[in-house]
Amino acid sequence: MTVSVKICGLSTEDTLEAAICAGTDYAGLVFFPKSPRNVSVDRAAELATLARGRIAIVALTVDADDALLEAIKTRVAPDFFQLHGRESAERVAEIRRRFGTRIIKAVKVGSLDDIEASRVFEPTADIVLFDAPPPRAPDALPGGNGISFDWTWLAKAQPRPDFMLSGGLDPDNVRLAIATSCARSVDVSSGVERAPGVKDPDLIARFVRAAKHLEPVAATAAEEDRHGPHR
Ligand SMILES: O=C(O)c1ccccc1NCC(=O)[C@H](O)[C@H](O)COP(=O)(O)O
Repeated sequence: MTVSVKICGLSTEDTLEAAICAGTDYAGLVFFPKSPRNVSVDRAAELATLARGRIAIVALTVDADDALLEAIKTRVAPDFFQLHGRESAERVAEIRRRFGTRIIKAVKVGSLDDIEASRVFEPTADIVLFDAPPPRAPDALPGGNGISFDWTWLAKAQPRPDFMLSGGLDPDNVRLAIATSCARSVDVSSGVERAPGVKDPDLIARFVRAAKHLEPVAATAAEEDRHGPHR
């Protein structure tokens, strides 16, 4: 089984290209002004031009109103909206109906009960993404905090199997996270950054290889003569 990978909070051409070349399946663009990963609609439209048809484009919003969703839909034309706020099941259904865009609904998991409660999103969300709750600090971001939750809860609760696992993943722990939770899709943000909001192409490549169980490619001497060193 191949695991799908989403890299969230991409904001430059270079790191988007690195994610695509590494074999990433979903590129997350964050529309949340307080985030170091925030992109404007204009910037996102530029990045989407590079990404379209090569990687699924995910527009992440937090309790967005219809005006923002409309602007993103028109200018960016994402493949998915990721709803990362307190959107109800009714609001998820309304957004899906009104905009005709597939939905990733983020659910914050502080206990096994939160996974049980997330079943309310299964009829309308195309993917339910399980993330850790943010820290209690007043200025904490709703996501991208590098915090994980107990992955065994997912194996116990057995949500719909196409869920996406998120929260505190990195190249070193993602294999264990997949093995423990039975996730078929994983999402990462700060675990592939060298500073808040600054994605690292090497960490992106390492994360994708680890999640998809791909080994680093060792070029033969003859190949290196012909094409130059691979790394
Ligand atoms: O990443 C952000 O800055 C962000 C801001 C506001 C809402 C959500 C945000 N990120 C959500 C994501 O999908 C992250 O990838 C997810 O929370 C995991 O982050 P991390 O633990 O840093 O890998």
